[in-house]
Amino acid sequence: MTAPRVPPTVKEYGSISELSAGLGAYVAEVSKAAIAARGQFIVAVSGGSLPAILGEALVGHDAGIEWSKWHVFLADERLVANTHEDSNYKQVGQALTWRVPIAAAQVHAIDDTLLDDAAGVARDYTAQLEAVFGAASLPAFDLLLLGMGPDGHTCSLFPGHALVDSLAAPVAVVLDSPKPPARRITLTLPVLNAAHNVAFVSTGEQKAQVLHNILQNNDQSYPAARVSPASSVVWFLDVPAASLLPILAPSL
Ligand SMILES: O=C(O)[C@H](O)[C@@H](O)[C@H](O)[C@H](O)COP(=O)(O)O
Repeated sequence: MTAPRVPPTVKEYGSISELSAGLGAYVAEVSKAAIAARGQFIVAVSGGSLPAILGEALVGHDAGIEWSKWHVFLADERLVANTHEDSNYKQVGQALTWRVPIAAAQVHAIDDTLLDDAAGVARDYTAQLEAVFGAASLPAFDLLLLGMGPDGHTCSLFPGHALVDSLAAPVAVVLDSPKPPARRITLTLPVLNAAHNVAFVSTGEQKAQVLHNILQNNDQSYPAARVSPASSVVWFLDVPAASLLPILAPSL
């Protein structure tokens, strides 16, 4: 059992639009610092409700963001065509990347000509990571923007699944996701824990109990609780999601 190295920071907002504003300011600051330090900003984004919140956070409120220096990966992806409604690439595209001036080549989709070969998709995605990060060590993302399911899963790492403890590769195949669609690829825990910054965005009452178990009790049976990089993890919550946590000062 590994305890988080730095206690998480929890930010609670009175509405989704206030949360979006707070998230937008955070992403702008982290991207600026990464570009100043390393010349580019490499971010991975989950699916679910996050892309829409991120789009609200950044589209039209992006003064000063150097989009040309961004690389966007998917933290996990469903094995469907990139034009399919279930595709995280499409959801992130519709909400954000097709609406801001990021070069298409810097938004990293899966190779959807390989959908029958899940291992091939994972190999190709690993090669795309290596092309940006280099092959020598584990990818260290400047920022991971992650969601969390009501069962405590994050990316496509589900509670009780053997993959959560897999140390083998940066990208893994999931063929039995309990959340449909069943076939996916996902970044693995070693990559999540190598990131410079991690932010979770979690909203709605159905997340309240698991957030209590993770943030109050540090219950490591939830994959989201196992994300404990050297830097602090920041949780962006709305009031219903935070309803079982001690009362916090409202965030700006
Ligand atoms: O592709 C996916 O299914 C996701 O990446 C998944 O891990 C998601 O982030 C969580 O299930 C939270 O989703 P919600 O924010 O919609 O609850």
